[in-house]
Amino acid sequence: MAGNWKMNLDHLQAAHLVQKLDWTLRDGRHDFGAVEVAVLPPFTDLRTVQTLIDGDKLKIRLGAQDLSVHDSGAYTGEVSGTFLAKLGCTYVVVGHSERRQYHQETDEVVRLKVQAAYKHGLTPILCVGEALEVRQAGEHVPHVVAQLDAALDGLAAEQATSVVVAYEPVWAIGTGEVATPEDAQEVCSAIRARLATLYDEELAAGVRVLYGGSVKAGNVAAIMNQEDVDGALVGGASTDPAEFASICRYRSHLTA
Ligand SMILES: O=C(CO)COP(=O)(O)O
Repeated sequence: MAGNWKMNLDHLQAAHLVQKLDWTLRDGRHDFGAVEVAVLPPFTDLRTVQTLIDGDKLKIRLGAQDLSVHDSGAYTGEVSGTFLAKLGCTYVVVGHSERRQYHQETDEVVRLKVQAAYKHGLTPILCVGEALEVRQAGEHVPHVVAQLDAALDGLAAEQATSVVVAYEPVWAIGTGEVATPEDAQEVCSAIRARLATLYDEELAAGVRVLYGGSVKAGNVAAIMNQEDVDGALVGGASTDPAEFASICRYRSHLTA
């Protein structure tokens, strides 16, 4: 269960949220042994959140929302995967539709970012998903599969085995328009099938496939009940610690 804060919460608000989230998760009534919780704050919050996670031994993992394709050098405004790894990041989001849309990130840039993530020991959370027109044209599955193929092109199985793929239909992001559980299952199962073709069945079965797009405590159960949905990439609702804890808690019920 990963919370993508997007461009919300400064480092002081981040400290507050993470402490409250940890406190809410450790209510003593739920077993979180089988659920991994990650937060993906803005770059400027990473150090603060890392300090809290390390200092207070929080069970929350840390990730960033983007990284540079370059290692270092004259790239003003860019952030290297080396720096993120040093800050204790486990994950980095790659190819979010907001980066593709507002920063003209092409499939090739996304591929290079996946490579850069692995180079620096980070696990990419690779986002794929179709715009509304593509879905209306019935082309969503081939569109997502093509994004997956492009992003993983040339990636060895040893690396692909740990990739996290997040299916986020663009029309469901921040709109309140959540995909139906069947919509999510259709595309998440197509992602897994494609991974089996690109690599093998065992690798595909082990890859974590997330759904993202207007996930809330009230709709997470129906989505998570789908066979090929392993978790959620949560935007807006992850900036509310009680709501995000409820979303994470859903998974804990399954194992309790
Ligand atoms: O883009 C998302 C997560 O990366 C989803 O955002 P919302 O949950 O706000 O729709």
